[in-house]
Amino acid sequence: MEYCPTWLFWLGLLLPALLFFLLIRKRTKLPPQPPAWPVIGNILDLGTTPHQNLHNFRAKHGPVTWLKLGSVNTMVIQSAQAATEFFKGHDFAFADRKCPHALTALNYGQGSLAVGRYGGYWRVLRRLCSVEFLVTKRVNETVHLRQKCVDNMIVYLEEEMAVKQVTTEQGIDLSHFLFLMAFNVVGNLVLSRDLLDPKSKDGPEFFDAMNRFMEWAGKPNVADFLPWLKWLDPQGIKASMAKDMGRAMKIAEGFVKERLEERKQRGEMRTTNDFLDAVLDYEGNGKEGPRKISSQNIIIIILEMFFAGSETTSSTIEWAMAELLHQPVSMKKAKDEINQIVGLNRKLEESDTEKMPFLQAVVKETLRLHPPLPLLIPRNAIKETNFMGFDIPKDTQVFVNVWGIGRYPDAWENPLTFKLERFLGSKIDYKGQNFDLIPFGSGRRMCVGLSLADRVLHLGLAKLLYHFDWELSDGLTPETLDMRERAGIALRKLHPLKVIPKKRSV
Ligand code: HEM
Repeated sequence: MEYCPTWLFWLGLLLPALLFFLLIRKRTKLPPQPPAWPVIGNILDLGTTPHQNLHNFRAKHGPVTWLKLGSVNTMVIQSAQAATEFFKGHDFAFADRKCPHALTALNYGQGSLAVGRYGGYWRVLRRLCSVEFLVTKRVNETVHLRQKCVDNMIVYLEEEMAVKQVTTEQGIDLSHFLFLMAFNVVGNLVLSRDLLDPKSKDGPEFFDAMNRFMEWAGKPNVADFLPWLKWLDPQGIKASMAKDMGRAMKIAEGFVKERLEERKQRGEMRTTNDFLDAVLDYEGNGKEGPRKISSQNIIIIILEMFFAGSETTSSTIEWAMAELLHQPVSMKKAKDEINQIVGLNRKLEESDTEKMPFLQAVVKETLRLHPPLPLLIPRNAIKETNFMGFDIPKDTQVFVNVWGIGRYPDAWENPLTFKLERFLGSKIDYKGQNFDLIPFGSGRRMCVGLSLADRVLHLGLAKLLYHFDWELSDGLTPETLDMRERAGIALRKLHPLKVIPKKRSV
């Protein structure tokens, strides 16, 4: 018998196996991808304003782009047509979220609605929040609370002008007052508390802790791209988050305990009609989700309402004011409309804003150009899915670039111009069905606070325009006003808007 070398024996055995494997292997077709570096992949392509850089890829790579962010598979949806396909045809397949590493601190992600996994617990929370924040009857019942918080903002602005004798050079930082108002709206709806009332004991401490919590949540974290670095927490973001989130949780725990005590004294009766009472009252049927929501998760969902509802709303009004100051003709049209509807001798009510098409157009045009969450909250693929002819693996994260979609010239004439007329007499809105304008997302995981945000945006803006005439400070003119952006937890102006509110001339 002839001698057969060992390597030849193994080759003879492995070659057919390799050929068989190659034959049966399904060819995966991924969307077009820009060139990527080893290990870090396309991370550098994101830059400091990822939505802008990704938008620039569209011309070269088409409406669906593939990125490797470190080791994380990422698909970017960049057109209204692809978004329609995504939300109408594949909403369930992409209904999951990937929890950012910072938000895994103190198990936040497990109790969260916004970054929590899709499933029974999420459905329970979603139903609870929808009843509180989306159902029109409930939103109507809380109109007096929104009016109170917005009226307070007007008073704080007047006081600031009077006390500090604000000069033309200084101006005041409008975003600060808007944030206080939005924070207070959530405080009143969720906890029946005016956290900003000077008499509030825990208010300032809670406000500070939540502010820091949001700052950490908005920081880019290398551990989100290279998950094998999570244990190291290389930038210390999770540790810092745990510290500030822990402070906020402790205070929120005190609010919950206080409420439980009140309920006990009154024989377990509901003491208010707010979100906290609704969550405490919840009893599941045992078929889906928990029978009761745990105390830890009650605290997390309370924090989440502040987290999700404050900066989004306040940054939108700040952008609206910046656009109107940038374009005095639109400012005049919006003010004239308000004066005509309200007149000079009565209070502006929330319901007045329903009769103000110009004001409504300001809100829509602002959300088109400056959606606070320009890539939405990333979705995650529950299972392997064929999407528009591409084979998208399970666990792929998805960005929907609503900022880019809102600026696409095929859908929007002169897309970079702030033009109210484009919405006058048009039925297009942001409720999740017109895929050229989806700042609140769409489908199962669409913003649960949309109705609330819608009311606060219109009322807040209308009152600012009704009560004051506005000027820019620091020698700025409409032409020189800087409209550049800064990414964070929400998309903000790079330089906060500094303004001088003057009690309006009658
Ligand atoms: C201008 C204001 C706001 C904007 C533009 C906005 C936008 C968004 C977006 C884009 C999403 C993700 C949607 C998706 O994945 O399809 C979202 C989710 C969410 N929003 Fe808002 N939001 C705003 C205000 C609010 C307010 C006032 C609240 C509540 C107080 C809120 C609570 C939430 C929650 C809890 C989620 C997570 C929903 C889920 O994952 O099921 N938002 N929001």
